[in-house]
Amino acid sequence: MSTLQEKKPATMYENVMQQYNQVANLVGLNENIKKILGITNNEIIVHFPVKMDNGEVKIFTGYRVQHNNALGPYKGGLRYHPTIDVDDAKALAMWMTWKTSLAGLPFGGAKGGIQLDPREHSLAELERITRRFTYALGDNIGPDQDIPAPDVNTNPQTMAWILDTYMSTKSPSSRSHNNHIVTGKPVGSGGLEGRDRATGFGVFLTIKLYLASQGKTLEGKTFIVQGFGNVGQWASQFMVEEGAKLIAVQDAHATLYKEEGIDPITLTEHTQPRKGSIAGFTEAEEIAPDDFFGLECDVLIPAALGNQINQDNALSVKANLIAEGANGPITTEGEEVLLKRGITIIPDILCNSGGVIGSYFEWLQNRHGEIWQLDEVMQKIEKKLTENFKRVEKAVEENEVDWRTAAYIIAIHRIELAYTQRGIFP
Ligand SMILES: NC(=O)C1=CN([C@@H]2O[C@H](COP(=O)(O)OP(=O)(O)OC[C@H]3O[C@@H](n4cnc5c(N)ncnc54)[C@H](O)[C@@H]3O)[C@@H](O)[C@H]2O)C=CC1
Ligand SMILES: O=C(O)CCC(=O)C(=O)O
Repeated sequence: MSTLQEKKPATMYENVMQQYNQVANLVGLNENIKKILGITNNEIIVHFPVKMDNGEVKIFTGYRVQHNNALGPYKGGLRYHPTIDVDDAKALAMWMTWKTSLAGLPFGGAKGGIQLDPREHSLAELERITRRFTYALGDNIGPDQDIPAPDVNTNPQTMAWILDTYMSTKSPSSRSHNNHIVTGKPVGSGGLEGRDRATGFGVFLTIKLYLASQGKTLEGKTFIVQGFGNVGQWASQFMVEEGAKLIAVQDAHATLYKEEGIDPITLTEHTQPRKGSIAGFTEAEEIAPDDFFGLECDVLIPAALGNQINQDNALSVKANLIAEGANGPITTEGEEVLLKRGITIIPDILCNSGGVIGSYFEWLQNRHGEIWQLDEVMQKIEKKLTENFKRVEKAVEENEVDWRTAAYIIAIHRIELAYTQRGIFP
């Protein structure tokens, strides 16, 4: 019998801590601040009962991890997935802190979710589960405390249920002022025109800006997308509108390939009656899932889950540019391989920050009792994201580092400044 232990792949939490510690050491971050940012402020775990359609009562486990709020209320999405646990929520909350800081928003970082497979539940069950979860979270969330938003397997409908449940616990006089308790709501319930496409737009825009910095355009470039939900669909649409060609798509159910290009709008329409699945799309060929990352293309957009590209499959990647639509799609070992091979990575905390920037505008719109138009919103997102992109680009050149390190330097510095200005940890 062998005594050798197989090396377990690093978790998302280990990855984010490694990224953080590396940059904290590089910039000589004040030791006290380093300790504070290295922990999560609150880890809320709730267990709650919900009656299923058949009368059976099931117990669910939900999480909300609040990493840091030095710059403002905690902010971040809610994920419904069978594998979400407190460690994943910690990692995702930490990424939110860096993302909101880098974006220059008055928010901290949080993330959460419920351990479940939404495909196993009816809409009515999902509604009851969401309402019970909101009730269990109580005043741990709030418009000036912690503001949830959509993430994997949650959507504007989920946010509307949270809004309604939260408001029903408040006195009638304060209800109308509380709809900024969540962002990513349906437009009819105070949601922002354009929040639906904000993340995908940001992914597309950062790719476009990066190529422009190299004297290139998207015209004729080929790209592949892993994950064809909110982020993958919108990013694909914007890319194709600008002249790029979508040659492969992978989701949790199938991997599709078409050399002549897949129309993202037709594929999106195909997914709608199929609970989001791309399976069964006859206008493209179905290929083996393991062949996906090695496909010949110019740009790779991972827009599904974390830890998808690792030291093994990183060797097969053909794209010169990876734009992280997902949070944490590349392990630290995978990244080392990719950087050594000269592949550029636009990091999640910059690449997918269009979503939280849109959420910030929704929160502002609600606070001010305003209603903004789509073109106005898209212009504001584009302006903010372009400024952020340029700051990271400058930090790459000045520090002679990769894009993730540059983004972390800016994000950590802004929080460090807030702590030192307050004089608590000089
Ligand atoms: N929705 C948003 O505004 C934002 C989302 N993100 C990140 O983007 C990623 C995608 O989020 P959404 O598009 O909102 O989720 P979604 O639930 O709308 O779509 C997720 C997609 O990933 C696919 N997927 C799941 N497991 C997979 C697997 N093992 N292999 C291949 N594909 C798989 C699903 O089939 C689906 O197509 C996540 O990492 C999320 O944290 C980041 C910033 C904002
Ligand atoms: O819009 C938000 O508040 C957060 C979206 C999110 O979860 C993310 O950026 O990862």
